Amino acid sequence: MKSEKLIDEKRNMMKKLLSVEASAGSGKTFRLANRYISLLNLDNPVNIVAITFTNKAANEMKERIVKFLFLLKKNDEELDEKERNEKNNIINMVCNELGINKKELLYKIDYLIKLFLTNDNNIQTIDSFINKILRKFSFYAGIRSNFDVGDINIDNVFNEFLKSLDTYEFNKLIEIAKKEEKFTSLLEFFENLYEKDKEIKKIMENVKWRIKNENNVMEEIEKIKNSFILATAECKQVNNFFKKNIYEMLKVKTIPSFLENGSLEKVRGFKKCYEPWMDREFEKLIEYIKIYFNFKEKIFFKNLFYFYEKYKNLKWKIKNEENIFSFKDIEHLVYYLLRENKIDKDFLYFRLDSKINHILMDEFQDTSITQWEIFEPLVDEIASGVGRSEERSFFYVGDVKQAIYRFRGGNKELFSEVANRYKPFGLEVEKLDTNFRSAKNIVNFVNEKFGLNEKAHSDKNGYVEVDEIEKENAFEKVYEKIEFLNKNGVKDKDIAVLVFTNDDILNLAEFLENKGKKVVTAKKAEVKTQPSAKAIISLMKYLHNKKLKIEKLNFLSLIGKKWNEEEFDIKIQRPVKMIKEIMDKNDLVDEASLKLLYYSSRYDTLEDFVNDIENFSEELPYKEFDGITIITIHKSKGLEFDNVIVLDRLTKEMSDRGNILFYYENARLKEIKLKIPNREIIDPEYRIIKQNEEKLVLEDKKNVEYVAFTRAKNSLIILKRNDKSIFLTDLEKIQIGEVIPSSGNKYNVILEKIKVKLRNYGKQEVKVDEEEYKPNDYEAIFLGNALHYSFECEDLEAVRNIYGDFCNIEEVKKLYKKSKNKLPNGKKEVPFIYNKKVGRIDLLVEEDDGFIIIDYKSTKPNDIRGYEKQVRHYIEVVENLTAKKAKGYLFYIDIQKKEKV
Ligand SMILES: Nc1ncnc2c1ncn2[C@@H]1O[C@H](COP(=O)(O)OP(=O)(O)OP(=O)(O)O)[C@@H](O)[C@H]1O
Repeated sequence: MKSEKLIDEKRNMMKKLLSVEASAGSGKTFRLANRYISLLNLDNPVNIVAITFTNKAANEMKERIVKFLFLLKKNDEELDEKERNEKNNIINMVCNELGINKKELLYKIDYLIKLFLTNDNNIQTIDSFINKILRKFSFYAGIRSNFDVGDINIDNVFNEFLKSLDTYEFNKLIEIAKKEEKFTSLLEFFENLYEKDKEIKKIMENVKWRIKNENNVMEEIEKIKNSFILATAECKQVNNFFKKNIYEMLKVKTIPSFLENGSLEKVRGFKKCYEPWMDREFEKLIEYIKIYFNFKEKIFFKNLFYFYEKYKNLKWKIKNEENIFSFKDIEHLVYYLLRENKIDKDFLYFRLDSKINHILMDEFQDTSITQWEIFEPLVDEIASGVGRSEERSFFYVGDVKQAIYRFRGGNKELFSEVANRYKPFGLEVEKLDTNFRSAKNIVNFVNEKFGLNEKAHSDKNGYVEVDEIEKENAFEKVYEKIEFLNKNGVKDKDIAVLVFTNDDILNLAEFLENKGKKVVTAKKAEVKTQPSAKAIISLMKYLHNKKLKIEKLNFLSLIGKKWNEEEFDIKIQRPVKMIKEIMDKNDLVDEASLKLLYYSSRYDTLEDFVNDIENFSEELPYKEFDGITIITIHKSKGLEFDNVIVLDRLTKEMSDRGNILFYYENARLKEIKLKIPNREIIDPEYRIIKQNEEKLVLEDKKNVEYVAFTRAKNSLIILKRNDKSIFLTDLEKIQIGEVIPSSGNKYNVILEKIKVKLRNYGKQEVKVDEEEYKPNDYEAIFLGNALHYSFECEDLEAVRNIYGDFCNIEEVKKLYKKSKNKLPNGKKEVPFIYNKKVGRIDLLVEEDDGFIIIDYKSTKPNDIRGYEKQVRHYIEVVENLTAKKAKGYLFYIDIQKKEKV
């Protein structure tokens, strides 16, 4: 598995421990992809673990790496200016890192492409990485390896839990639940604790549980209050104050005013009845209230943890019985496996079938402490260089200004904590200061609003607008802005509306659809939810477990057929083979089913496939749907769009229902405190913790805004509510610059569209006017795709790796070799957008007096009218877009014949 050593170790300048902290759009992910290419020069892809936050990001990372590799492979003449610029930047970064020159790098590029495409890679989400570890070591964690990933029904667990309590316990629980004003949901509370289970355990170990009798403290308080009531009979207002209960007392100014002045003499209402002894007694009273709250807190925690432990154990029991574990559970299990030395690290590598030589982590600011602690021993080992002689490295990138997942355990403090931890081992933090994403006006706007000083790389000015809306006309306004962009030459496909909640997505989507607009949302784009894929999954589930009649019905209703034993008699074998058969027999071939088919090839058994299918969250690229993207800001992190409309929050914000404050210091949980109204007035320690929490809540909100505003490349339009806006940024109405029209009408080679590996099956031979040309024999599609890909990458091993499972590669090889000599040199796979449709020309040759278009077809059918229509369409497109003459040909690969259209 070890790759050939390609780099002279003495010249290799690669920093073994490196982090990049930089603002949005400054090229962190770009840098990570470059670093990956540097590492490909040193190691096999299976030993390079690249961690992303979402599946979408993992897929994009793979695509980016492939895109970069092909950029390096292409001649400069084949690239436009932007691509040439990117190519040079990649070369510089990689060469600097490895201490090699451009020639040396480019000389190896075919090898690197092959290396990447012919080996499994470990580019994945943090959840799937951790899940993979648990699957291999489930025995050591005491669970079965075929566990499902998912959530069990929490309400049922809670009912079971309540049933398990005896009368005393039950009453105690009710008492606690009633006592706490904000204690709205025990269940929520337990779940919240579970997130931080092991950290809380540590804190609880240090709590001294001996609790004095709370009644004694209350008695002391009453005594002092009574002495004041007697002594202040003359001062009505003050006298009333001492008749209140302690919670009421804290609602008025008396205590704060005393604390500020140091004496009751200056406190309002005391003038007439003040006596010097009062100050000391009042101080005592405050101290007792504080002690009372502390008691209350301890009792609360003590009881609660008793119940929580009970709840947790019961939940684990049910989870084990049902064999279902959530990602959080998986994290906990892996944490204990790795941190409590239940498995040896060498054993870990052995079982994982790969050595983790290099770790790259994207969006590090959103990593949780548990997640980091799973990686920590691995990184420690890399840092200390113990145990292995090979080159090993750790690299992470992030931006603390974009930390928006605190509610899920994300801890931005980790960024600098980790940097500090490895500084003694030579870790360096690199900063980037140029924004490569956004047009100048957008960069300037963001700089001003967030106090930054980023440089804009773009030479375009772009457009920024802030407008005010009312909640009632919000959608109307969004529509108005879309029309405005349209009028300025922007296509719907190039517009994204960023919203705060999933409800806003649903409502806005419905509104725009009623206006006749097409929209793309996550739900719509998910492969799993496309009818073909949904039908196949249902049938697979049914075949796995024939008791699931509902799945059979789902399948039948989706394909609109009656049950026919023969058709559904699918032999249980490798999932990929089964799916192929289902597709075949039921005519279920489209982009979604092909992606599912490819995805299934990673599973050896039906059981594994069915158990894991919930994790298959791949989406069809939004770009492939014609319409306006509507996405939540949280989901838009890491993405970029040409034109962005940010819509203020329309649904009400959830009030903070948690009744515990968690206080972190240097990324470690230091304290937990029970929220009691106004406790901060008398308890300075509590005050610090509360203020800290408030500060973090504001920061979270500000970060969400920062993420939203920095997604835009060309235009940014912010719609702010004039009543209850959620924006903290100071936003006055403005309109700066000009809208940049969509670039679809330009003759433009978009390398981004190179589709390999995971995305390849989306590529139909024909995109334009799909209805007419769509082949429905997937073998032919794969053969066609494999041939296309052969021409594109000219690496038959890579083709075998990708298509080997799906079509006869020997046939592909033969045809490819025969055809290659008969075709002229030109630009391959040229995508274009014309009349709102995406198309792709197989081969485009530029000559002095015009263009030659060649479209390959695997075989020549009897009726070629459809093919001819397609080529004539290409001729029209090219002539219109370039204002030059074009000639079109069909090339039939099987008979090696080129025919003029
Ligand atoms: N050095 C570079 N040369 C050319 N283009 C670049 C360079 N760095 C970044 N880009 C381009 O700028 C855009 C933003 O880059 P990238 O997505 O890597 O930024 P980021 O820092 O990861 O952003 P975010 O924090 O928002 O995720 C991308 O389109 C990328 O291709």
